[in-house]
Order: sequence, then structure tokens, then C-alpha cells
Amino acid sequence: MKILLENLTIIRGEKKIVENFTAEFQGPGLIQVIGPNGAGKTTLFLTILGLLKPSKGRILIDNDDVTGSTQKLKGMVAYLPQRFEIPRNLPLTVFEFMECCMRLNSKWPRVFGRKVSSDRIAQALKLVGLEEQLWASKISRLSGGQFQRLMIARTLMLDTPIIILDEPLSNIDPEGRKIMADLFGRISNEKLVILSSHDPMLLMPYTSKILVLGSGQAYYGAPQDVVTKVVLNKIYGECLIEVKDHIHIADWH
Ligand SMILES: Nc1ncnc2c1ncn2[C@@H]1O[C@H](COP(=O)(O)OP(=O)(O)OP(=O)(O)O)[C@@H](O)[C@H]1O
Repeated sequence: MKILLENLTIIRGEKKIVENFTAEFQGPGLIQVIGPNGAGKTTLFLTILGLLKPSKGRILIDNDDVTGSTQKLKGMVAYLPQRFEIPRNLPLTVFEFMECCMRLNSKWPRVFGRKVSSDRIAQALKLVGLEEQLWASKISRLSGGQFQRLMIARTLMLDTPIIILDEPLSNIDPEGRKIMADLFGRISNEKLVILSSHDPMLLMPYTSKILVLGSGQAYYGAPQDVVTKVVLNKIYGECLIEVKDHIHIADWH
């Protein structure tokens, strides 16, 4: 699958996110979107999802114009938001929560039946490392990192060809981040995975293209062409710290 951002200008509030920006997100593959706080990573995702309209330009998925249309993306894109609107005190267990999410998604229970749906839920929960003894726990009892894993499982379970993840690794411990990065890498062998991160190195081995956003500018291309001192300097400025041959981004996030 291919997402084409064609000549996009996106403005949010007073802030210009990108201007006349064109890029192709080709799947299968993993696209990283990086940039400082407020650069517009979430805004770009919401625009791709049709929840925000660009000021100019179009978004095409496999040559179909989907600009501003959430309906067309159903069954095609699964999205992990950065902030959840889901109340943590819902009286549901982990497994029941996943069942509810699946039922809200038209495809699984109706087409494949309950058994396949349950297997799919179990598979997704295992993939993100939520152990079986937690499946009967109320979601209110999960830690922040466990809840984030549950949200990732919910996104992966939908089995869409395009997956957009807004800072999926936040709240997750170092070992879990590595496991999750490997998981996203594996998934990107078959699907188009687009994700934002403040820790780009962890996913770099799996990254096919990277988009660096900041101050209304956008740099897109292969990591070796984009993750350069010149580009990072323009975007991160004083937050760039060089230690011997390494460049560190001191991100306030
Ligand atoms: N609801 C809103 N209304 C108006 N402006 C907004 C709204 N939400 C965000 N913005 C502005 O849009 C710009 C981009 O924000 P966005 O959340 O897309 O950045 P981000 O790169 O995802 O940041 P972070 O790394 O902090 O998650 C910021 O200047 C922000 O203040």
C-alpha cells in the first residue's frame, strides 16, 4: 500500500506544520516521523486519518483520494493515539476490553466468528508481552506501561494493512521498548507502519524512510540522507549535542 502526501500545506492554530510538502509512504516498510514537541507529528497523523483537513493538497492511498475522509480508511488504517480518551476506570477486564474493541470493529466477529476473534485477541496480547495472568485483571489495575501495551495490542489486533502509531514507546520500560521495536520491525515486513518517536535510534535498523519535522520544515528520505548533522541542526538547534562521533538529541519530551 502507498500513501501519497501531495503538495500538502498543513496549518494548526497559528502554526504552519508543512508547506507544499510531497512525500510517498510506501508499504511494506516502516516510516519514522520525528521532531521536537509541537513540530506537528500528531497533526500530520490526524490529517492522514481525515480528522483534520489540510489547507492545501491531497492525500491519496493507492491512488484513491482520501483527503478529509475517515470513512474511506475503515478497515485500512489502525491508529494508536498519543493520548487516550478511554477512561481507565471502565469496569472491564483486559480481555473484555479487547473483545469490546473488536466488536466495535465491524470486520472480525461478524466475518470470522467468536473463536477466531478470541484467538486473535490472545495472539495480540501475547505479542505485546501482556502475560496471561493479567487478562482477567480490570484495566484500572494496569500500570501506565501495561496500559500502553494494551493499547498497542488493540491497534495490532485489527490487522489493517496500514498502522499509524503516535509515540507507541512512551511509558514502556527499556526492555519492553526493545521488544516492541523488534515487533514493529517484523510487522513492517508485511504492512505499512508509520510511527512517531522521540527515540529514533531504537527503530533505525527497521526504518525504510524517515520524516523530520520542525519549524514548518520537513525533510524526508532514507535515514542515511536525512539523519545528518545539517538537518538535525536545523530542526533541533541547540538541543543537538555531539559526543565524539555521536550526535545526541536532548529532547525535552
Ligand atoms: N487542538 C489544537 N488546536 C490548535 N492548535 C493545536 C491543537 N493541538 C495542537 N496544536 C498545535 O499544533 C502544533 C503541532 O502540535 P502536535 O501535537 O501535532 O505536535 P507533535 O509534534 O505531535 O508534538 P509532541 O511531540 O509534543 O507530541 C503545536 O503548535 C500545537 O500547539
